[in-house]
Amino acid sequence: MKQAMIIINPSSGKEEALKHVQTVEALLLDQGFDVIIKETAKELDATHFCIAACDDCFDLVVSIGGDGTLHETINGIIDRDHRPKLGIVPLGTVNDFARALHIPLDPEEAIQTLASTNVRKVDLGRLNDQLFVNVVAAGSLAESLSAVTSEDKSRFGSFAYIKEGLKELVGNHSIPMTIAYDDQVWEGESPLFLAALTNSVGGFEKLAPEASVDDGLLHCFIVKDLGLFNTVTASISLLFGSLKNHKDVIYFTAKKVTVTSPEPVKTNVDGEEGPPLPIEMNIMSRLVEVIVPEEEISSE
Ligand SMILES: Nc1ncnc2c1ncn2[C@@H]1O[C@H](COP(=O)(O)OP(=O)(O)OP(=O)(O)O)[C@@H](O)[C@H]1O
Repeated sequence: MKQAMIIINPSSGKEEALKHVQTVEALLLDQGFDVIIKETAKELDATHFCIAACDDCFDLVVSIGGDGTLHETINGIIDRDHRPKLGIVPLGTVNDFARALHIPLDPEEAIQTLASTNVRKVDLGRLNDQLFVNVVAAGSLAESLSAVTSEDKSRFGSFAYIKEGLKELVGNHSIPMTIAYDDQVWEGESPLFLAALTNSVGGFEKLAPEASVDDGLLHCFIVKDLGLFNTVTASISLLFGSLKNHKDVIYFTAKKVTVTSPEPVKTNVDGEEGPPLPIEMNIMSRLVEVIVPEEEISSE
């Protein structure tokens, strides 16, 4: 019999996650799966549950929660020979990975998507010894993004990041960084380096419009030292999707990127605080199969 594991974070999505679990279970039973439900109680539980699902050769893992739960779930497949297919029911405030895959942001609609026969092989990123699904940020701005509170995310959605980001950019705390990618090196001062896997970053779906989930590339942005005026124009670029064309932004794509700094610099990985620099990132091309809506593949 086909085996499915539902990993659910009861604290995500304004604590409404549990009310969806029975609908998901019923749908999977209908699809002929044997289903087990695993509730997370703390950080990294989702990773440990997913490791067990890999080791026991499960066919499907469904993550019910926000981007944090998805990130932790995905990290269970690292270095595993058997990788279950992934289903996503997005319950967070941002849900970048779901946006990029056109998975409905309405949980009930997303649940119906789990019956879809379409599966897409999707790139993941590797950062040092962990995987990421969406974005890595480094620099003072990345540190301020990690400080965005759950209350602000609930109240302002994606704009909570802009609010914190603007505060930091106005302070203009650039940090010396060396960024080596493929066969090139950039050295300079920057408040923000971003490496994105998908077109949606912090809920802004136009930030990296050319990024697709399976193009085998890290889409990278280096924001150069900004004054106040340029801070405002760069923010407008972010909102309207032309960040890479801004004169103070360097854009490149790469398969491998390393970022170092003589200063202690923290990173932000998929919206949560990540390891300090130095970091090394690689693209893991088409590493995981994700269930996507029927129309997602036919529209390509
Ligand atoms: N039972 C739990 N209670 C509190 N925190 C938990 C529990 N289970 C897991 N967590 C932690 O909650 C973190 C945040 O979860 P997640 O991002 O899925 O939800 P969210 O905060 O609603 O989403 P978003 O950040 O998009 O608003 C996870 O990274 C995980 O470590």
